Amino acid sequence: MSDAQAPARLWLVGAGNMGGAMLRRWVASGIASDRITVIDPGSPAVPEGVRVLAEAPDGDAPDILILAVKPQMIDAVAEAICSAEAAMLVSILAGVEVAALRSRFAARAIVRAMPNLSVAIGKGVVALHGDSEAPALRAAAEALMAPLGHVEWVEEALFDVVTALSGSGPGFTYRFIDALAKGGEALGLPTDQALRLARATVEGSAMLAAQADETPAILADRVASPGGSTREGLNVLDADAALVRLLTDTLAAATRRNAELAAAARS
Ligand SMILES: NC(=O)c1ccc[n+]([C@@H]2O[C@H](COP(=O)([O-])OP(=O)(O)OC[C@H]3O[C@@H](n4cnc5c(N)ncnc54)[C@H](O)[C@@H]3O)[C@@H](O)[C@H]2O)c1
Ligand code: PRO
Repeated sequence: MSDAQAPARLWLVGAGNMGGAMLRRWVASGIASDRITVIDPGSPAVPEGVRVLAEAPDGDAPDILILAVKPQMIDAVAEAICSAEAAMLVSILAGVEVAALRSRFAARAIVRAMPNLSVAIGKGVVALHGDSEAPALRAAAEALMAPLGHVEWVEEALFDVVTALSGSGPGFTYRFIDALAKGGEALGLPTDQALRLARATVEGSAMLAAQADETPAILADRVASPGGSTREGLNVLDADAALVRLLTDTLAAATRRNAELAAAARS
């Protein structure tokens, strides 16, 4: 985002793992750090020039208010922050629905966003859902998220599963990289070499999958030379749809937890 398009004043409430990753990317992409205030009692490390406060200043409100605390903190934050004048509130709280935010915050528009950790390098995914169809507000939300990576609007009924797939997805992908390395190690590779090869293999495979016209299923077949060794390995992953079932169960467990967080925030 060019500095001219940037919001006049942006408050980030919570700059932990995800809020901090978004913050660093925003500053790296050109938002002037002196427009950003972080409100976080944990004294997080922030880019130079970003103001950090332990509490929101009394009677003040920003143009864009971003909530990046744990979902369980929503009531404490709602009590502490005056959102009445904010043009837009953006919440990244897993599970917490727009209606639950609307019942606690008075910002003019509310947008739910689900980023993932790859926003740190501008290669994240950000799902959005808002309570306003106003083109200017939607454009402002998209412009804010664009430096973070791929942005898509999603209907709210699908937000919990999107959170499981793309929000938690980096966690599942890191487990896969780790498991690939551990498999190589179990079969005799030195630990550091196995990890190095697994990381580089997943990096190249992901980049090719992102650029290719073919689906990942076709690309997998391209790796499997007829009568060769990859097919033997794929047969293990494909037997009784083992990998698909494992990942469906994985996403279902995460989706259920998001639904529990949603229910807790409704009450
Ligand atoms: N970590 C991820 O990959 C990820 C991805 C998408 C969405 N999220 C969402 O982001 C939110 C934060 O997750 P996280 O992993 O960054 O957690 P985290 O624990 O790393 O960060 C939370 C931050 O909130 C601060 N905080 C605590 N109480 C506060 C208060 N009253 N006011 C202001 N700040 C306060 C903490 O000091 C900490 O820096 C969650 O709602 C989560 O669902 C996380
Ligand atoms: N991290 C958050 C959690 O684990 C939401 C998606 C990624 O709850």
